[in-house]
Amino acid sequence: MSVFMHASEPGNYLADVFPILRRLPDILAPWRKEGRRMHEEMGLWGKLLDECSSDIAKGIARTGFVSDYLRARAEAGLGDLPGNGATDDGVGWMRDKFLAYTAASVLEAGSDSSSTVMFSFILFMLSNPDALQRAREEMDRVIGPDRMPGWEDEDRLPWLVACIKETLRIRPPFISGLPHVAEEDDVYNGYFIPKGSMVIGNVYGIHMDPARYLNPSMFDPERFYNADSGLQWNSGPDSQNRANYVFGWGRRFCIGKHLAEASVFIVLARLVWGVDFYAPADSHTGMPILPDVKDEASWTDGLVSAPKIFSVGFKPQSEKHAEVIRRSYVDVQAEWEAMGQPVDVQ
Ligand code: HEM
Repeated sequence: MSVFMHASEPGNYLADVFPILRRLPDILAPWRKEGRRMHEEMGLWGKLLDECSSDIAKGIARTGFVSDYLRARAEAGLGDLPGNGATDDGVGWMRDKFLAYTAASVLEAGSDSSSTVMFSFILFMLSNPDALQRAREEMDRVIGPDRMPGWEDEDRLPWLVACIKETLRIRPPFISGLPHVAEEDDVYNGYFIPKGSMVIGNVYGIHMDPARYLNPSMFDPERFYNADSGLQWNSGPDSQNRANYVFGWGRRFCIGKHLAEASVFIVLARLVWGVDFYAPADSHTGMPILPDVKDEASWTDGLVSAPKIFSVGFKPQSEKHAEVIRRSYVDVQAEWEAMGQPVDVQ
């Protein structure tokens, strides 16, 4: 994953900017070596596919995209289908490698991106204790200690939602957007873009536009706080009117956007509800030890930019909260079991 993230960061190689360099032999083209290593790393996905196949062969019940697909393919008489690409029988069954990469692309596109938002949220909230305090008060008032928040509570937690939106705005996970290629000559704002050019939308630049966001470098959830209106995450395909641009725009807009927003919301709502997270205090000054969010050195390089590792303490909000968390952990084991996953408790 780390090689993939490095290899796919726009502008990492001179050959991104000067296409003529792509003709250099292997020895002078380190990016090609890294590209190959990336595919070796992707071998992991082939292994996971093999595990699914062998579980099916042993009669172990598994559900999920890959297992369901393999079963359907076998029913069509194509149990064994090595190689890449798709069949040309009019159906277009994915061969093994294509299937493994398709499943992997969903997992890879959705995992680091979503977890980065969670890490960034914790860092920004700890760096802005008033915003965190307000989110906790809202949570206590709206939900209380006897149950966890659910998706249906979203409209009633406008401050939390505003804090998440502000985290997405101030530190988009794909900070420079994803590279695209112009399929034909184009002109934009008087600039000629020849066919084949790499085009990168500067997400961070858009989010730092003072005409769109007042005092853009300030973490200010207030800009998204509107307790009275129906809460829209506002990141849909209307490219002119959105809270943020973290999911891209146009034809290649993130297909996981709804899942991403829902999972980021539920994880962070439950975190704020049940967990008192805090920065450790400096033994001399008593001040919290936190990386400076405005210092680029506090963030990782790569396609996805996350906070570098920082220390955080976690404890339950109360014994009552802890009990609800324990119960829910036990309940979820049944779902894991149904998915064919190992369980921790009986
Ligand atoms: C906070 C989390 C996420 C962020 C910030 C994010 C962001 C993005 C961005 C910027 C793009 C490229 C858009 C473009 O090319 O203009 C993208 C594409 C994509 N995303 Fe996400 N994403 C997230 C979560 C997810 C999840 C959870 C999934 C799947 C379960 C997912 C699946 C994909 C896929 C498959 C593409 C490629 C779409 C295409 O090229 O047509 N993403 N995402």
